[in-house]
Amino acid sequence: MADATGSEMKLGSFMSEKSAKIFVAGHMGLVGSAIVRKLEDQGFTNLVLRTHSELDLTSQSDVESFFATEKPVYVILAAAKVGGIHANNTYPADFIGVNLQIQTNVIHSAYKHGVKKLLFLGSSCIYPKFAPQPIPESALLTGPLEPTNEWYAIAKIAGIKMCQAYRIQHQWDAISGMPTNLYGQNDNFHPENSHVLPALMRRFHEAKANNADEVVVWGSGSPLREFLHVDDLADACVFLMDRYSGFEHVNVGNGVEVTIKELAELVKEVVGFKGKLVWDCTKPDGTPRKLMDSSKLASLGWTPKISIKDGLSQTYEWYLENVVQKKQ
Ligand SMILES: NC(=O)C1=CN([C@@H]2O[C@H](COP(=O)(O)OP(=O)(O)OC[C@H]3O[C@@H](n4cnc5c(N)ncnc54)[C@H](OP(=O)(O)O)[C@@H]3O)[C@@H](O)[C@H]2O)C=CC1
Ligand SMILES: C[C@H]1O[C@H](OP(=O)(O)OP(=O)(O)OC[C@H]2O[C@@H](n3cnc4c(=O)[nH]c(N)nc43)[C@H](O)[C@@H]2O)[C@@H](O)[C@@H](O)C1=O
Repeated sequence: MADATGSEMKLGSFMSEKSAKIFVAGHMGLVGSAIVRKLEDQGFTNLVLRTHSELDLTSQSDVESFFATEKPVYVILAAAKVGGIHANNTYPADFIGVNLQIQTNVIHSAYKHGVKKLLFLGSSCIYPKFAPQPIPESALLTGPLEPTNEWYAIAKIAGIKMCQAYRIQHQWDAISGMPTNLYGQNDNFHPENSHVLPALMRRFHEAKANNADEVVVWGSGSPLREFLHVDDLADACVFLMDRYSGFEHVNVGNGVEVTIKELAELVKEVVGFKGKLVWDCTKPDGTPRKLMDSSKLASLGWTPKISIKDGLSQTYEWYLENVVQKKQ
């Protein structure tokens, strides 16, 4: 069946090609590692993986030789310069520059070397700061972006558009998924540069360990965010590789939103910190609300499985075993 852009949709073939060579870019990160776990669970046997030091995806010539030599059949692009509100606001040149380089190199070389299908990952920050809630895919490019992450958002929007342009001009099967805020094992727990959930998990854990009375949380606590466990996201990525071949990007969320204050209380409970929260209103709130409308993905037949409570407990266990114990 041909879609509106003339490209051929061959749905259902990905899951039947368990020995096809799949390049998961960014496999050491939160998302890439979850995708590798999911693919291995599903019986895929031919993953091609490179660490950042083995292959710098900002190098056009290195990416080109990698594709020429390895000739992967499928590509999932989960490598990017990623960070929370502070990192995005502090390193705008890196967030726009590195991301444009990585995605341009990978998308172009993948097309050139005959990759059958590529999944590009963006983020919910591509939407206007005051988009209608829940945010439908059609809200893209309908208003100004949130200033704290507009550089990253512009790069991600360019990635979506690049996939669409290659689909139109070359009938090439490049699709885009837009995940909401993610968390889980292998997250970045840096005190300043990470996202809110791992930042708070670490801060509450350290406060508990040091018998501190209070923990500082950034902003007013009123912004609303939707948190999806990365194993649900990985499941959705495999689902999209198999079941989706359209022009438009697809939102990936679970429809559950919490305020940052509610999130802080949940993390505090999971960690077992007994002190109080202090709000640092000199730090930015960012977008006031960012709930994805994921009805398009739901209509294709995908549903999330992991609740925030279970996901938080699992992530804290992982943090204790893999970050805290390894430091001791
Ligand atoms: N985390 C989240 O909440 C969300 C993430 N996403 C998207 O998911 C994708 C993955 O994000 P996430 O897993 O969280 O990020 P991580 O930072 O955890 O992982 C990114 C991976 O990419 C690698 N990488 C970065 N630069 C390069 C490079 N130049 N060459 C090779 N590898 C590189 C990193 O390696 P190294 O660490 O060694 O640099 C790391 O392994 C991104 O596209 C992001 O936009 C979307 C929505 C929310
Ligand atoms: C996934 C998404 O992630 C980023 O956008 P964000 O949703 O604003 O992400 P965040 O997790 O950093 O913050 C969420 C909220 O939480 C508050 N907050 C409290 N205390 C801490 C704290 O300690 N650290 C952080 N980072 N935030 C904190 C913070 O002030 C804000 O109100 C992007 O830049 C964007 O690139 C992107 O795609």
